[in-house]
Amino acid sequence: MDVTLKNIKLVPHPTARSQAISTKKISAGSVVVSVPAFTSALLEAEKGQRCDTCFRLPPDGEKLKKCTGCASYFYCDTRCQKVQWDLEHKRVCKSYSLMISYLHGQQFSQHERMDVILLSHFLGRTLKTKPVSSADNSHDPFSIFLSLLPGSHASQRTLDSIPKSLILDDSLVQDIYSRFGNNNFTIHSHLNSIGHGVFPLASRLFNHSCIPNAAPRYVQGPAQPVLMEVVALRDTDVGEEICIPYLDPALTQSRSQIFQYTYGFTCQCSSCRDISQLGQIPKPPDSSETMSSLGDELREYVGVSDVLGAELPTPSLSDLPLGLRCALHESYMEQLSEQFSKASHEGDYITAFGSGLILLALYLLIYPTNYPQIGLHLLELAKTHWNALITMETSGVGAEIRSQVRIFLSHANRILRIYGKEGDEHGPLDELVKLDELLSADT
Ligand SMILES: C[S@@+](CC[C@H](N)C(=O)[O-])C[C@H]1O[C@@H](n2cnc3c(N)ncnc32)[C@H](O)[C@@H]1O
Repeated sequence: MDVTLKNIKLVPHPTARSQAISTKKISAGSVVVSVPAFTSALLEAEKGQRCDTCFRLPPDGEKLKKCTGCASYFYCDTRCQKVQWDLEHKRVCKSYSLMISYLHGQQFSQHERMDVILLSHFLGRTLKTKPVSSADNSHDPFSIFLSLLPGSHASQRTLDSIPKSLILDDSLVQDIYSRFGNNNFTIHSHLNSIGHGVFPLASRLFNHSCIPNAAPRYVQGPAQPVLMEVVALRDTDVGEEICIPYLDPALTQSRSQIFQYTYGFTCQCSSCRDISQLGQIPKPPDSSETMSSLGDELREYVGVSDVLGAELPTPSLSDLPLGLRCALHESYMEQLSEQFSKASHEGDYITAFGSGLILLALYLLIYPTNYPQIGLHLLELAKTHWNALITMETSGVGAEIRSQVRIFLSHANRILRIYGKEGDEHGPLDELVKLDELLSADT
């Protein structure tokens, strides 16, 4: 592949065909590569709320313009509409409603419907433009896509759901579909999923790690498809492989099966090795008393006290004591997240402080350094402590809580600035600034 790359190059990999290694020192927060979406589709829940081309929300008080042909695609303005029309929609528009009724009639799951819609966009995009070359040496994104390692083939049910007008060649559709499942990225805004997209160059370059040193973020701009920027999460040395997460590393129990089933590989990262050496992950206890002592012990193991130090701890997974292994059960993170979110919204601050700090300990145990989810959670902790400060009777402990807000905010600020701005306006970086201003005005 002879695409010009600034700071990485592809070299052979023993099991994954190739790997992207850095040719220069890359500092945390640098963009390793930017890749525009070749094709994309909004999640059903976002359809009609965002522009189908650029994925932006309309400005307050403004409405999106509806496609008069199918009445199912929405745009910021005629520029966005023209981009999508020329790229794919003129070939998808007429058959869209029929395809959607068919998908519902045949009881396709939401996930299957998403796949078929994205595939219809892909076919609309490529119907008239056959790949320039099927050799692995082209800049053309369609050729790069077809050079990707194939996964599973399309089922007849999927093939039957695609409008015939979009199929020129059955075997080409199979070739495309077989590279779909393992090269389908979830597009997010402020880390919330809003759509799916295909980014052939990013797929070709980056292997997966559960402790990645880079992560994709998605940038929206007027009249252009979403852009993926792969951002370095930490400083990397020359020769280090740059990896991204294909899945949320918090899927501690299910991820190895998903890698096998969807991507056809066994992850050899140190996190997967440590988890498999720990053996069977037991279920967390039911009783609230034992749950609470589990949380205390986890915080102690990780080193999360009420007042965080200047550096965040980097706990070892391999030394995790037997009694704490159940903290890796996926249901434990789910439970803590629910508890924290409910308590902080309802103003039950004591519960929120407790579960929020345990959740932070769990994040630090599972996620790699500077992972954006850690930054986002630290921001939530700062907001929760701030809300407690202004709504509760905090005489005597006000100064302590204020200093906790500052510390959470400074860690959140460092991590979220490395990840940078993603997606919609008014994101976490704006919230950081706002809270910092409130804090300065209050002291
Ligand atoms: C999106 S491609 C990544 C680019 C791939 N290295 C190539 O040469 O095309 C995804 C495929 O790469 C391989 N792969 C990715 N990460 C891997 C890993 N950590 N270990 C082994 N194979 C991996 C798997 O075959 C997977 O289905």
